[in-house]
Amino acid sequence: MTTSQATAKPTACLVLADGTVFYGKGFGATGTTTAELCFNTAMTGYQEIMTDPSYAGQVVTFTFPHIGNTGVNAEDDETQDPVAAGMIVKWDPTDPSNWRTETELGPWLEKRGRIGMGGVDTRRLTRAIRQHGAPHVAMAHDPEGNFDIEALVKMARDFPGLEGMDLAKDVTCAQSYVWDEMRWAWPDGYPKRDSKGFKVVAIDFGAKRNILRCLASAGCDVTVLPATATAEDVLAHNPDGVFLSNGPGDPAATGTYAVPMIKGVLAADMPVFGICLGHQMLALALGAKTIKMNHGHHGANHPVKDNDTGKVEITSMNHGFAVDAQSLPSGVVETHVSLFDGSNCGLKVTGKPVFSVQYHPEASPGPMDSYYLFERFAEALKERANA
Ligand SMILES: NC(=O)CC[C@H](N)C(=O)O
Repeated sequence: MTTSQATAKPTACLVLADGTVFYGKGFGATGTTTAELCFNTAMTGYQEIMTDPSYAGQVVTFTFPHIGNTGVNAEDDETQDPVAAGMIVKWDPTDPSNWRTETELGPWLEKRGRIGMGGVDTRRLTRAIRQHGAPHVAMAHDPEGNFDIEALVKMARDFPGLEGMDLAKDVTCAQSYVWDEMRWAWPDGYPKRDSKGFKVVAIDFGAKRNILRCLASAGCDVTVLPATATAEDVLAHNPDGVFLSNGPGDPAATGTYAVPMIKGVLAADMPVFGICLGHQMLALALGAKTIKMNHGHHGANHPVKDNDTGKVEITSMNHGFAVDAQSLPSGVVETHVSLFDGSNCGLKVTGKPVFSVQYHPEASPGPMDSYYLFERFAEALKERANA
């Protein structure tokens, strides 16, 4: 940041519901927004984070200071539009320098109607989030620097919070569609697709594209259905298995319509695989409970232990709710735990090909540590098809 920027009149501000105000330099769209505030510790992937539908209703503070340095391109969006409500970074986004760059972060964000704010002491902000829990906030960007702080405090206090909020219905697809694009392969061609395709219905609660690519690469012929699909809708496709996607908001709220659907699918006895919100809702359908976490897990270096093998995977995470492991009923086993705080990161139904994880195996920080989960699902589909 240059001295002139440091002394210039602030053009953006962030107001926490407790009245704390942070000033900075606005970029992206102008206007105001309200949300829950979280922090993400990933060093890369800001474009994927901003376009991950699971971030609906949240402003993201990036703890890594060099955000914007690889620009933005047309291939890395996890969905069509940015879904996170806004972003906060330490400095102004730096000039991009990467062979894949097509656009700079600021103009990209502006075009998509999302507010950014730079020049913020993100360490102080992150400490506040850790200490007091994810706050409700209002954020404003005005090139003239005129802010009505009292009104913004009121907006932050009026934000109802993510607890009880069903946001999946806002970000899901309007209509069903077929997905056949595969994930980017390593130079040796891995992962390889088995030539036989298995019919998988993927429920889109806010699905990231790379999850669908991983399913396709693992051998699934994927049909995506909207979040509100019923068990009858799903079974009408005569699938070999069902995938439950990630997504935003409170699993208990989305569960009001998704849980009956999942129960119907479980009754039909077929492989089921869930990721993140899909994991949480599978847990609810099996009779477990979910809880709101203090500040959640958002980052790309979260160690997770596989209880079966003792192996540790480096995972990508983005969740503010968690499955309460104590509430898992008999016949449902905790398969993975977070080595940061011991929270639940996976489950399986004993004796059935029904399993799920809280983290994001498609995001590949390991980089392929967790890809076996897609292969495990494909293997279960194969076994069922050959039975
Ligand atoms: N990435 C996700 O699917 C997030 C799930 C849920 N909305 C949570 O915050 O816990």
